[in-house]
Amino acid sequence: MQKEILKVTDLKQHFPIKGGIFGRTINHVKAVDGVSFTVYEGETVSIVGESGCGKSTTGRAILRLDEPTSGEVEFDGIDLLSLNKKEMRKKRKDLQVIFQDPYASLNPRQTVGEILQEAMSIQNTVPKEKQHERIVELLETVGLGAHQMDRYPHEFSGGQRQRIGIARALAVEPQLIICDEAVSALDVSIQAQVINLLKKLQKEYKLTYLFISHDLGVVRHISDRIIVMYLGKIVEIADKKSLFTNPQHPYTKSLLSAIPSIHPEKRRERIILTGDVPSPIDPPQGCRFHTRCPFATERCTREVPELRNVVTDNGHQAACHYVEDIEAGIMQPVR
Ligand SMILES: Nc1ncnc2c1ncn2[C@@H]1O[C@H](COP(=O)(O)OP(=O)(O)OP(=O)(O)O)[C@@H](O)[C@H]1O
Repeated sequence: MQKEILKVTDLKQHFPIKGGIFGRTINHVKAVDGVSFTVYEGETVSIVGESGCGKSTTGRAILRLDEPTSGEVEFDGIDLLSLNKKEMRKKRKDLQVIFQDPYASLNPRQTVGEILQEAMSIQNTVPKEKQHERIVELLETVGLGAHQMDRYPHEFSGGQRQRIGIARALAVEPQLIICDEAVSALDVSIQAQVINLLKKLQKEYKLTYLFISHDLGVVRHISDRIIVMYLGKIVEIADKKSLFTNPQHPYTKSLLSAIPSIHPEKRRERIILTGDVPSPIDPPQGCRFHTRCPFATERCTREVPELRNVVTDNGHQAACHYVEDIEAGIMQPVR
């Protein structure tokens, strides 16, 4: 039985929109609107979806970088949202984050050695006399050398800087790392190297990753399971193989049909999305995807589809009223 390390229940993040001369709250951006999922120890779960669907907001809410509006976040049996500021700061040792642009989060006036030392000192993970040794070890672990300890962030390439970000996260010996578009800014070949490094570290340190990315190619390489988000809600969850070979939600099908298949004989029917993503300020009633879904019926405009088990009993879930009918070819795309 796998151990649950992170359990997110009905998480909501509604950002207020202020307006008028009194600066009152006139509306909300429903960036994340009732998201529930579980991450097991040692696995990599990815969150994918188009820009603005709420991926990063979900990650930030889990870490309480933005205080969530409501919901529950249980990490290793502890309710994170009930912790006070001091307790949460302590807990951050176990939950680290790596952002897309490590340069923005690395102090340009600190050497790499100082950056790593600071991380260890804040969280008190390594006694002072052992820190130098640990810095050398960390740099080697992430594929940099001890000789680079006295250099500054600007002296490194993008890929190397991301390695420094990874070393800093590792310095506090976390259990879970949230990788928010961590390889998105890198060239494809460098992306592959950093992904391989993350995989190697996962084995070595028994790490769990929550990997946030808009890039299905990247997600395919790293994930065990995948969560697909659309306009603040989860539309599908499945293990990687099931999702890529047997997507069930029309939105997932459309995302996947846009990427070239390595097996042309298995090429999927192309599902073209119509229109733009609606605003999360005033999302569509019923199924949020109905305004762009080629299968939508009148029912979809009024009934919110629950995330439910589909296909078999392997944990594959989708939130669409018509999964079975679409699969059976009873329903055809109408646009
Ligand atoms: N602090 C904030 N205040 C108001 N709205 C916000 C805030 N942060 C995010 N949003 C809005 O919430 C929605 C979700 O944003 P989020 O950054 O989570 O999306 P995303 O899926 O990570 O996309 P991207 O990869 O483009 O960042 C967007 O409409 C965004 O404009």
